[in-house]
This record gives sequence, C-alpha cells and structure tokens, in this order.
Amino acid sequence: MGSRPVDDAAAAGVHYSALRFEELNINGSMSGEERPTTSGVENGHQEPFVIGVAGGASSGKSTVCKMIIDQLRDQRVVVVTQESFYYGLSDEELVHVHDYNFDHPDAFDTELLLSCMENLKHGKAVDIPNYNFKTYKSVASARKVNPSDVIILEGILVFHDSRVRDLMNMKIFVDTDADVRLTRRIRRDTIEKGRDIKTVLDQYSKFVKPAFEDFILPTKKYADIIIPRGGDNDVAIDLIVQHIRTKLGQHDLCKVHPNLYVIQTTYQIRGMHTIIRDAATTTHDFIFYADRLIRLVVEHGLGHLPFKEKQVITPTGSVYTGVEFSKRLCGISVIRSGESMENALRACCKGIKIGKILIHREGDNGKQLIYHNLPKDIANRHVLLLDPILGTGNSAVQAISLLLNKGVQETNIIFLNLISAPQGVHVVSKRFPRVKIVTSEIEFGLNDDFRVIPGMGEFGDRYFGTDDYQSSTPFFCDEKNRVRLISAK
Ligand SMILES: O=P(O)(O)OC[C@H]1O[C@H](OP(=O)(O)OP(=O)(O)O)[C@H](O)[C@@H]1O
Ligand SMILES: O=c1cc[nH]c(=O)[nH]1
Repeated sequence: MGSRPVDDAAAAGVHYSALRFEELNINGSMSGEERPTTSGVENGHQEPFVIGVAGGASSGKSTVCKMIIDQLRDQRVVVVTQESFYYGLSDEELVHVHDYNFDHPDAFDTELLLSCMENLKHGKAVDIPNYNFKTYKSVASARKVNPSDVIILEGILVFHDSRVRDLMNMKIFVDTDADVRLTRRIRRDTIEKGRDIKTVLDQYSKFVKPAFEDFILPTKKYADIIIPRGGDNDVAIDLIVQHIRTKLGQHDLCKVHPNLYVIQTTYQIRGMHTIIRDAATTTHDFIFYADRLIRLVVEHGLGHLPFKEKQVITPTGSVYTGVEFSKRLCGISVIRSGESMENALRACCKGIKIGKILIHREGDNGKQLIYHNLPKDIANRHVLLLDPILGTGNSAVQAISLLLNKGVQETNIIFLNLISAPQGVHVVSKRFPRVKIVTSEIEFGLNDDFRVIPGMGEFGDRYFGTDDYQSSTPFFCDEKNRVRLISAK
C-alpha cells in the first residue's frame, strides 16, 4: 500500500522533480514547512492549499484545472488565472498590437497578482481585474474571489516570480509536446478568435516559441509534479487529487475520529449548501434547501442503526432477503434549531417518538440550565439526536450527558447535524467516542465569537424567520411537547 503513489506515478508518467521527490514520504505527504494544513484544522483555521499550474500556451492547463476541480467536488476550489493580470495596452501599444509580446513576464501586473494571492492565502476575499482580449484593456476590481479550501493559480508564467512561487503548496507543470500546443493554438485562434492562420503562425514564431524557451521552460525545474500529456493524463490527476485531499486534512478528521461520518457529497449537495449559506437567501428558500439537506442527513443517519436479516415474499412469489431496522428508536431535538429536523425524521420513521432538550446559558459564567422532555423508556431506545449546528460542541456535550444520565447507551446515540466545526467534532468525540456524528459538511472552524465559519449564520433565526427571537428567555416543554415560556408555568 505504502509504495503505491510512487508506482502509480511512474505508470502515469508523472515526474516529481528530484528535490521534491525526496521530500515526499510514502504516504505522499510532504516534510517541513508544508505541513500546516492538518494542524490548521486542529486550530480551527485551515490555510488554503495553493496550487500553481504552469506550462506553455495551449498545453492543457485549464483542462488540468477543471479535472482537479471536478474530482475535488467536496472542496471549495477557486481558480485565478494569470491572464486576468495582463496590463491593459496603451493607445500607442494598441496601434502596434502585433508587435506586443503577450508571452513576456513584463506583460503581467505581477505586483497585483502577488498581493491578491497573499490575501487569498491568508483567508481574505479579493477583487481581481478582468482583462478583455478583444479591447486589450483591463478593468480593475472586476471579480470578487472568496477564500477557499483550494486556490489554483494558472498561467504560462506563474512560476516566474519567486515570491509567487513561494505561496504555492504544490507546483504542477503541464508538459505537452510543442506540435500539439501549436496545433491547438491554430485551431483555437482561427476558429474561436477568427484570426487568419498567417497571423497566428507569425505570432507563434516571433513571440510564443521564443518566450516558451526563454521564460516558461526554464521554470519547469520549480515544479513538484510534471504532467505529460496534460488533461489526457487521468492517472496523474487522480494522484494529484489524492495528495491534495491528504494535505487538506478533512479525511484525516474522519481518520482521527472513526465515529465521524461525512455524507458523500454531490454537486446537488454543494448547490444546496451554497444557497443556505448565502446571506441573501430568503427565509422561504432557506427552509426549502435546509429541509432537503436535513432529509439526506437523516436518511444517512438511519443507515447506522442496527439491523437484522429479514426475508419477504415478493408479488412474483420469490424470496427477497433484506434487512429490518431496530424499531426502538426516538428522536431528541435540541431546542430550537434541532426542531427543524423533526419533520424529516417523522417522514422517514412513521410514528417515531420525539423528545426535546433545551440548553439555556445563564449569563456569562458558563452556568447552564437544561430543560427536557424525554420518552420515559429512553434508556431502551436508540436515540437520533437532532441539532443542525455543531460549533464548540458545548451544547452537544450537555445534551449527550443528559441522555447518558437517563440511561441511554453511548453506542445507541447518533448525533445528526448539517455542519460541524472541527473543534466541536474533537470535543464530542473525545468525551463520547462511541457516539456517531453524522454531518453533511465540515467547516473551517470557529470565529472569535464562537460562530461557525464559513457557517450559515444563526440557523434558528434563519429557519424560523425570527431575527428578533429572544434566545435569552428560558423555555420548557409542556405535556404536549410544545415549547413554552417558563413564566407560563
Ligand atoms: O456547539 P455549540 O457552540 O454549542 O453551538 C451549537 C448550538 O448553537 C445553536 O443553537 P443556538 O444557541 O444558536 O440556539 P437556537 O437553536 O435556539 O437558535 C445550535 O443549534 C446548537 O445548539
Ligand atoms: O455559527 C453558529 C454557531 C452556533 N449556532 C448557530 O446557529 N450558528
């Protein structure tokens, strides 16, 4: 198992440059300064993983980027292209545009590129310019780019400046034969840009070829990974993605805590998260998409219940051997956000008993009051604990402690939530390693106010449409399981 990355690399024709190859251990992780991402998770701040993708024009850089993005579907990935940082041409340069060398390092505003990349690396959103290839003009601050798990900087000369290179965690050089690059260029410039073939060939021999030899090819030595055949090299892309996943550390979180289950993501799931995380989303849409996600988490969570084999006779008279799940279940929602998950649970488990727990912080001294209404025979049930947000883990620890005090087995608790901060996962798992945590996404961490980031804000307020909700007011559950003001007792 340990030698596989290297064997696969050889099969893919991937070359790790000599220096970097020695730094790769058998797990594919790097030594030295490039190790921070996992510990970053532990500290709650995960530094983005910055990938540089260089190579000659038309070498297939953007195809490689697209394939990496497609395979990293459960990560936030943003691509910054060096072309956005072309200097706009002056009026005089415009007159002699055919003499302008777009393949020279001086054609790019590298200072601006550097400052944008530095900010992104430090988790800040940036405005990047837009260069118009028809007018040869640049529009400043045209596109907002938010910090992400992975930032890909792509362009012919992204390895040229050492300061930009130093920001990269992984450097990929796409190495495609010159004739393939030229053929692609001719096809693209004649068909897509409507240029005549003579102009394309003139520009190639005057600027593109010499610039490749003088500036681009010499940067190949900085690459950690050299990919022959660009986007046609599936195996190389698989290896790269495997390595990025290891570095990002999210899989490590599941490895460190085997009780943590992150549901397998799809673009549908990412799309739903995008909507509910968007501060501009209406309450109506927030509820709609949060409900869809909650339903998926509930279905996934139910899959962790014990089952026994069961055979049934189908209408064709055949025997179908299937399974039957435990019927001794209950849901316990943590008031109030957890109540948003009750309907999904009821829809999946007809007639399920649902109890409630309210954890109320009194003042700033950490004192907490817990009100609860639980099924009397809860000790004999499997408990699906419902709360969409796992932040610091304090609420979950309180709720789980109460369940254990009532005689529930730790192994019989499945904690269902929509998003989990790594800190909360650590706290809950350390204290209750046998409680299963099922979530749909792992977050970056917590901010100084202990809010989950990127998070989705105050879930309860957004779901129940109560921005002026008086969350400091103590509640209790009445005999009909309704949440009531304590003063109404
Ligand atoms: O892991 P923690 O740091 O304890 O944070 C998570 C808690 O915060 C949220 O409730 P909130 O206090 O916002 O109350 P609400 O559900 O009534 O809106 C959420 O529903 C959890 O119960
Ligand atoms: O970010 C957070 C933290 C706790 N509760 C929420 O609703 N959001």
